[in-house]
Amino acid sequence: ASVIHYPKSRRDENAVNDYHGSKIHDPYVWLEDPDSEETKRFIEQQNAITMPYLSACETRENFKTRLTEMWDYPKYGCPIKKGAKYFYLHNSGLQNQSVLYVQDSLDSEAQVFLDPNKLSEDGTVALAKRSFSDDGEFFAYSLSYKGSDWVTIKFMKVDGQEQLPDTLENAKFTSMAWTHDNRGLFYNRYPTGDKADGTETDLNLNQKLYYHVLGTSQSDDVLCAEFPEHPKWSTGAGVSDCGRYLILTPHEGSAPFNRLFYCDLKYQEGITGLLPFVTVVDNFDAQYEYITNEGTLFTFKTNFKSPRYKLINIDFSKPEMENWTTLVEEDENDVLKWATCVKQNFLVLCYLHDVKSILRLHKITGERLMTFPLDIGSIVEHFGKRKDSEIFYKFTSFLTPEVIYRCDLTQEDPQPKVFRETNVKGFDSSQYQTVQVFYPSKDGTKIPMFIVHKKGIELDGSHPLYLFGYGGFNISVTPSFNVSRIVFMRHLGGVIAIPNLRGGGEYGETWHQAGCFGNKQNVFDDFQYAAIYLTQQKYTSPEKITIVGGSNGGLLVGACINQRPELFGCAVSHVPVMDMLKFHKFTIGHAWTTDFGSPDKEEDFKWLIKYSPLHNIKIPESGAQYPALLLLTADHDDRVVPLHSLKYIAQLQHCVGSYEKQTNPLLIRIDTKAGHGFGKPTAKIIEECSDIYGFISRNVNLKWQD
Ligand SMILES: O=C(NCC(=O)N1CCC[C@H]1C(=O)O)OCc1ccccc1
Repeated sequence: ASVIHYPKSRRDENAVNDYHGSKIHDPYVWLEDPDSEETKRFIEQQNAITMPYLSACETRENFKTRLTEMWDYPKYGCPIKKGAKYFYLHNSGLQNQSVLYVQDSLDSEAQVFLDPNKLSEDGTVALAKRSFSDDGEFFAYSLSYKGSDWVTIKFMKVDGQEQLPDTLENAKFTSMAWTHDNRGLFYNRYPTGDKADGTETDLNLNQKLYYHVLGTSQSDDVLCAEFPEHPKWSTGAGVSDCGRYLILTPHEGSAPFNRLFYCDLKYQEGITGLLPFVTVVDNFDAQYEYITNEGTLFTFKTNFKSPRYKLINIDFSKPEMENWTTLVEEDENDVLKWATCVKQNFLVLCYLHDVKSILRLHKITGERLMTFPLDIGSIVEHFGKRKDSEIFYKFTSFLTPEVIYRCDLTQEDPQPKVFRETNVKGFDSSQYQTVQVFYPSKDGTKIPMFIVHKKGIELDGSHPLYLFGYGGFNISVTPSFNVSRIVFMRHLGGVIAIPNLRGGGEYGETWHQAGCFGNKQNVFDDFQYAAIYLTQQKYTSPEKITIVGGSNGGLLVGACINQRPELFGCAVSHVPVMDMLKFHKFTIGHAWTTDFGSPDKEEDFKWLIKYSPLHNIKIPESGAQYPALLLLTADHDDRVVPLHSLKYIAQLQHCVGSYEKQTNPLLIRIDTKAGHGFGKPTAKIIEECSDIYGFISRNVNLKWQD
């Protein structure tokens, strides 16, 4: 491979921080300023070597052509019923953003209701959240620009599709909850500095709950809740199905734990100031998620003394814990993922059983009525409310694009029916197979893993393998259809492997905690032992393995190539967290201490410094080298700010770039008008995928197979 001359960048040898007595150098601290000329020049120099390298990858154009063809299939969201109309998202195939359609009935002509593609030339304005007033008369929606977490909230009158002048700025991680009198909507806002466009790194603290009265200006919005003594708390709120109660559920971080307060809006003559809240739960010991209520009898999904979750009833007229009752017990194996009340007296519950979805129908009084027939795969979307008599849900899997089912609950014995099924032209799923294995990690824990590949391959260690992991934040990595991985299997002879690492939510809160704080190394071990297992089972061999992860999964990739570079041939790390001593100083990073711990605490610092990717870069032993690395970030990523990637690649190129055995490239791709991933336009996704798989092909020596 051609040796790359990496740009030389200034190292500030005086930048040293003291952590509980340890002096830690931070030579690229100047890269933490996104607006400095020096940082801008660094980014230009890096892109100047990366982009030509990526364009020179010979399979890139083949991949892009085929990916574009295969991507061009219609995608649909579940219909949602609002008032007397149905709404659904649809993408004809290659549109940059999905379009919101409206129709009077499920089989009548649909019209465009809101087309985000009209809001920008390059598709970088995305529709984030949607919230209809309870009777469907009004519609509120939030827009995200260039991939930032900041959103602007806009309003429409549904009849006549009339844009209203109301515009709410500086909203982020926001609820959008209408009062049932259609007077206005609750939402969340942060105080901001002089720049809040997603390129700033300022901390997001002191989120407040406001009420916007339709027809007024944002400056008149009413401050309804704030916690000045708890700047890290988020102040999300919802309005009960009956419209009478405001449920406030503050979180202090990203863990499934929240406090529970409510306000009885009936006794509020209008909303004119801070609301009086009744405290139901005043600790972060568990999660309480509103499901529905009948008068003062409220149903919540909780992990209170139930790490795989259960449904409980709390009567707000006597909210003390001793009066709580269990409506649906915790299952001894399966994790309750969501629940919804439909047609007044049914509950639909969705479980995860060994990483596969199970859907059940219960009476509102708790007893189970039936289990819906379902293939092996995931329920990824659903819609059905207390006032509706039907539920829609979307199924997907590694080899099934998407099937939307409708179940009419007015029937005697309700049977779900296929409402919409999508096929991908040129893809014959019968040529492929999915297996689930349980492999031993370093400590012997059995880890589930999905392996997808063409039928009939020989296990001779020859296959290029794409190993994807996340491992944190209670996120479950469930089967999903991914066109770029299909192209990798079909035209590059690839095998896809998806281990369900500890730290995820696959087996509930115990599985999550097993990958948190001082247990974080379990996640890296699980991932490394997946590679060892796949090599031992002769699916592949180390130089043919590409490890891939994003964000917390990007941290996983960074830590694993530092710890065991000899296990992999290639690594792709998307928008990674790499500086574990400073992650909590930027934007919403403070919310991640619930998984990572805090560098400000001595005990936490001790484990963070041991795996922090930025702080554990070294020349590999015994003649090994780092895998070929492609880091990806973007200028409007305000979830995981780009400085993590910039500092890591600078340090890696400095420490290893001129090591004579390091012939694999160590590159970073910094995109513009893009962010953490949400809302990325199709055109950008296809460009990025083509770059990535071109990079993989070049570094794992793959040839395009027509
Ligand atoms: O940060 C996250 N979620 C976690 C997240 O996005 N993480 C966690 C680590 C890096 C990055 C990722 O993996 O995508 O969501 C925002 C938020 C707002 C208010 C309260 C809590 C959380």
